[in-house]
Amino acid sequence: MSMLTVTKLTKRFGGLIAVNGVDFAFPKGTISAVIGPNGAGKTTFFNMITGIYTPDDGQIELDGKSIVNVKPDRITGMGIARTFQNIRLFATMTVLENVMVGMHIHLKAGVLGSLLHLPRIRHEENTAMEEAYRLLEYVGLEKMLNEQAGSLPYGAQRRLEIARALATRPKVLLLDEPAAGMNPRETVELTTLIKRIQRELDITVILIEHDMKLVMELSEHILVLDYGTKIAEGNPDEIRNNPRVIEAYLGKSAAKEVIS
Ligand SMILES: Nc1ncnc2c1ncn2[C@@H]1O[C@H](COP(=O)(O)OP(=O)(O)OP(=O)(O)O)[C@@H](O)[C@H]1O
Repeated sequence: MSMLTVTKLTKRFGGLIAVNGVDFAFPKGTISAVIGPNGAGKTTFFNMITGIYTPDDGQIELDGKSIVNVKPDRITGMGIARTFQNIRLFATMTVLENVMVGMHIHLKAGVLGSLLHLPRIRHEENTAMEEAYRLLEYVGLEKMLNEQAGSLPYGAQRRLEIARALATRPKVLLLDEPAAGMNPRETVELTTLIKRIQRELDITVILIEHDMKLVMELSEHILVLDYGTKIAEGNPDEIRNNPRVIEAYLGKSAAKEVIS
């Protein structure tokens, strides 16, 4: 069963076709990767799924419902969360506050209710704080809950971004280059965390990643883009040995050497 399906998905910027008629189904409860050389259209693909860009053509369905022309915050509410290539935390807020921000989408209390300190709202805030704490424990940051987000080591900031995304209670988690800038130890910890999120929380994970070792270790399904077009799809073994993929990454002459 597919959790997220794109059909003939297309995005143009002037004369440039950044994503060109891409079809793909991301199966429920699995980890998939979207890979391809720089400028292949991966981030544009994520930006259409999260409603930041409206597709020029094609369809996107979350669990059978179209999400084209739906606003980004509504898409978050429907169950798609993401992290960004360049970490986007509230650097001067605490670790706990950053996760609470992710949670607000499910809170009923508006700003006025919070200011008036109504008992029902205080109860809701306490529950949210407990849930935020549990999420921080889940990603291993509970000891840092009162630190400023911007002061955390890089790997911890990435995990905090994941905790904030999980706070929106997603069905689908999109991770844009989660291992970028991480040292080998942090990458191993990240790999374990992503596997746990898929298995224990039953979340469909889709990642964009340049670290091929990580992609091959984590992903069951891989979509390969080149100049906006799908050039291959399959499991890690199929992708690793696919001549078009090798050529896209290494160029024609190098690909011939690798294959022969
Ligand atoms: N807002 C925009 N306006 C114009 N062109 C854009 C815009 N966003 C992306 N592009 C272009 O679309 C193409 C695909 O870009 P995109 O960022 O989606 O690629 P990518 O695969 O994510 O690349 P990278 O791996 O380097 O992050 C590129 O040629 C890029 O310059």
